[in-house]
Amino acid sequence: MAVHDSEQAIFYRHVKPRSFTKLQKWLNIGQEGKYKKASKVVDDVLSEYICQKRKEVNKLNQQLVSKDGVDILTSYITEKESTGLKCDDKFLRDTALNMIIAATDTTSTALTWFTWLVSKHPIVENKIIEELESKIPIGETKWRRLFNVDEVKNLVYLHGALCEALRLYPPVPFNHKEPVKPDIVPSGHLVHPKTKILFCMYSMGRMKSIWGEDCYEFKPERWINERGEIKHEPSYKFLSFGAGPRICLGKETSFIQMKAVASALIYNDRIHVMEETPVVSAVSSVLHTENGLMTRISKRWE
Ligand code: HEM
Repeated sequence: MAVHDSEQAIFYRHVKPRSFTKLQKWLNIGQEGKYKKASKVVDDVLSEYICQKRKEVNKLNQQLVSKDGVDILTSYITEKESTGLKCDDKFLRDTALNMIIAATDTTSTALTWFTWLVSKHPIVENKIIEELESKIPIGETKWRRLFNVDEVKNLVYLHGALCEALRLYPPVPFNHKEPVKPDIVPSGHLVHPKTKILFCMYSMGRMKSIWGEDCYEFKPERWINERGEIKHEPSYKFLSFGAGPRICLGKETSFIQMKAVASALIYNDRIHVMEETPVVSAVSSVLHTENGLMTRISKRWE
């Protein structure tokens, strides 16, 4: 909740004049007041967690390294000599928060919209199940199971369905950049350093000039070429992960994670979205659903 509150306040920083947010901050009111309170909650929770982690590392020392590796916080604490980083509590707290927002929140948001879209498109749901069944031995079909990295990494149709969800509902709905020196953007506008250029991935994903007349439709086929392979779109067109030198570092990782979760969910269970709770996007710098996603889940096979 506190993370969501701060993400909402960050949204308003992009649309309100800087003098307005500065005044709110000074008076500790409105969105900036909410942000301060939320940041304190997040900092306190993470500080407590880091303190416990340090104790755990000191106690267990080398035994922490299991065959599956270690979590990122443990590796920063134990590898500080080799990385040369000053891994003090503030660094660890900021790194953990970065991971929560950049990795966890974005991936879970993408999966929420994906689940909702698939539940509204039973034909897509069936095609995903067909693709999954084609990848597993006959004797293993029609039973509950999980899918490993090797099984999910080459799923073309599921990849297309996830890309469609990310195009229509990009978890980071807008971004901004500033030129380091005067430049002319493709529209012909001259931009100076400190000019904030806002661009909206949410709108770009719904522009006919970019995606064609059917841009509002959820069509995984859009991402599959004539040879039945994944059709790669330039990252400046499909901007959901950003583009250029600061492109998302976790793009490939997130696809593997989303495919593993989506395969398990869709293959094993039937998801029925409860119509009573409207599915609408939150006003926030991360495109959450305002009311979560209320579903009824039943087993597909025993
Ligand atoms: C569906 C999931 C994800 C989406 C939609 C997403 C989207 C983005 C976007 C839009 C940016 C900003 C790029 C820019 O400013 O041009 C970004 C940056 C970043 N992402 Fe992701 N991300 C996702 C998952 C992940 C995961 C799983 C990780 C880590 C394992 C991650 C780590 C990062 C990092 C470290 C940056 C900062 C890169 C930099 O500034 O150099 N992201 N991501």
